[in-house]
Amino acid sequence: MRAAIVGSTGYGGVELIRLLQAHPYVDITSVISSSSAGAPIADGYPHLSEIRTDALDAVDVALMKEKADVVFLATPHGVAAKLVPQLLEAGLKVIDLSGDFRLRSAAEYEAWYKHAPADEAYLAKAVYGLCEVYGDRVHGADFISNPGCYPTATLLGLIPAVAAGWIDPATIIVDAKSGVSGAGRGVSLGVHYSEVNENLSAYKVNRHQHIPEIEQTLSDVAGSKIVTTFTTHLVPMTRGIMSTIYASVMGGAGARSEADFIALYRDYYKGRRFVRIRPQGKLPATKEVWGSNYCDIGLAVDARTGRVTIVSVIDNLVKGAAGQAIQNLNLMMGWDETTGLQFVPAYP
Ligand SMILES: NC(=O)C1=CN([C@@H]2O[C@H](COP(=O)(O)OP(=O)(O)OC[C@H]3O[C@@H](n4cnc5c(N)ncnc54)[C@H](OP(=O)(O)O)[C@@H]3O)[C@@H](O)[C@H]2O)C=CC1
Ligand SMILES: CC(=O)N[C@@H](CCC(=O)OP(=O)(O)O)C(=O)O
Repeated sequence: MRAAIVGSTGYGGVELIRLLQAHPYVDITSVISSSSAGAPIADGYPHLSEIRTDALDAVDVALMKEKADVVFLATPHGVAAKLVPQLLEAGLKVIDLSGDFRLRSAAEYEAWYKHAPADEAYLAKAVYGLCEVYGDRVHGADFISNPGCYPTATLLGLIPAVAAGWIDPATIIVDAKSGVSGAGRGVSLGVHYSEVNENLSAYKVNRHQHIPEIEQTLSDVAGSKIVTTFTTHLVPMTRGIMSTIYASVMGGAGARSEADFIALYRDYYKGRRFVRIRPQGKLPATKEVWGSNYCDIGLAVDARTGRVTIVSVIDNLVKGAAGQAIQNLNLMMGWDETTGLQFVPAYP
């Protein structure tokens, strides 16, 4: 299958290149840039020297139609909203890594993202590609909206307990942390080395664009409206997301033990190769999934407070972006979902 990558000069795009290079059924036939067409991609990314010798193509739908079967969009919010209708009309399959098609409501998108929303007819065509939960819908689809990085870690950590009714949804609090590559390659004061190094800061409190995405999916799973407190923090590391989640156990801690929760999660994710549930007494760390498509989850129940603590970790650029996008392609095409993604996390 031939793949084109729009936004190939960004962190999400260049991670797609790294992973797709090793995919047995995919050839990258076009790497695309809106600002540097004609330049060799290795100019901006010397680690690709002698691996990708091709020059960047311009953003041109007719050219994509000629050169590719599937287009990955790793572009800033607002770009896919305009491009996707043209790509779908051209008969291309599309996987969008941005937030443009994740929310079903155009008004909610506008309120949280501060961009003009996509046409509602196309919003309705998007399949939300949280693979372990909606894999059946992805199978055979032509257009996938890849979940956000924080929502991937947070939703995979919460959904089994919410679906089973084991936690009180009104008490959910999510304390999330990300490495700096989550902000993309663009330079700004907030990601400047001396602002981030030896520092830990909360940001976008009560206004993060991933709040409605998390609430939309949790509400679908619960069958009733759920709102959450979700706070993001910037951590001085390159890759990795940790969502630490707190919620009250229905009926109190005596109602469900830690072993019960672990068994529930293992059962929910049975047969899913990219979610690993830690044994009792063990919690995952971001380094344990670094560079891989795994989401690792650990659970602890506090008998004193009656609350469960859920720790969920991913690599933001892999399971949080390019890896899950490829997992979605595998599911769309009916290939084994692990195709091209079977690598071990880089450690240490
Ligand atoms: N970084 C992460 O961990 C994650 C990112 N995402 C999402 O993936 C998308 C890409 O993020 P990321 O790679 O980090 O961002 P970057 O800023 O690193 O890269 C975005 C790229 O988009 C290209 N671009 C900018 N404007 C346009 C345009 N008008 N048309 C076409 N291409 C354009 C730019 O390249 P050029 O100028 O060469 O065209 C740029 O390199 C975003 O929507 C982000 O929210 C999702 C999950 C995780
Ligand atoms: C560290 C950092 O700034 N992270 C970004 C993650 C956004 C992202 O990756 O984009 P999506 O909305 O497409 O998931 C943020 O918090 O906005």
